[in-house]
Amino acid sequence: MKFCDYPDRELMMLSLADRIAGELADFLRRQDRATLCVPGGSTPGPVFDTLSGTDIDWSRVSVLLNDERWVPESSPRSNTRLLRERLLRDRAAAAQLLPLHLNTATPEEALDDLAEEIRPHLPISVLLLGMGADMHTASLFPGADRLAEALAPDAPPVMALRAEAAGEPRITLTAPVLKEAMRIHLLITGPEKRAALERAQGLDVMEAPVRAILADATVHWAE
Ligand SMILES: O=C(O)[C@H](O)[C@@H](O)[C@H](O)[C@H](O)COP(=O)(O)O
Repeated sequence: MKFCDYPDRELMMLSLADRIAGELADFLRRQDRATLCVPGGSTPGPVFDTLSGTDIDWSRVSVLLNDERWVPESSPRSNTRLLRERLLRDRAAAAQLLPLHLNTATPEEALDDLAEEIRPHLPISVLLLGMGADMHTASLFPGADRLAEALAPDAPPVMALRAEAAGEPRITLTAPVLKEAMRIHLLITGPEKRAALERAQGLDVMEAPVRAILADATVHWAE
């Protein structure tokens, strides 16, 4: 794990957007397409705002979410909605969105179709993750009903998980897909999450699922 401590959030969001754009540009110099995978939630919006205006060949970038809450896109809880509003605009409007949601009653009904669309875009080139104070990342929540399966090396690329802390049912990329990403960034803010990250390092991955990606991640933190 590499830890980057920034003097303030604004500087962190700008530097991180710049770094992600640089990494994507590097991949695009060496290969036809690149895959960028990002979290929803309340933290990454400012990174998206900057990233969406960066001058890279977005038409060769596939964008997908780490996880999605099983709500319609009209819901303020929809991560897809956040992506459309904050990332897939300006220059980044040319990127291809790989959906992580379909209009089915349950995520289970959509898994096969979504996995089929995602598979050709793996491995992820640049992965940005968030973390909850309970040490979940993506929708790998401690105590989730199928957490052990989602952490297993032979897990399918996407799974449906349910956890009390998650609210709605979730669909999430699983640990092997996250771990095989070529670049991994974890974005966290505030003292509570910093303490959680420190705690996570002494815990089992079932108690602290963020550990699944921690060894290979660069952590970006600001107060
Ligand atoms: O849909 C989600 O909830 C996310 O993808 C999730 O994994 C998120 O990154 C963390 O929960 C942190 O969320 P905050 O940034 O809102 O604290």
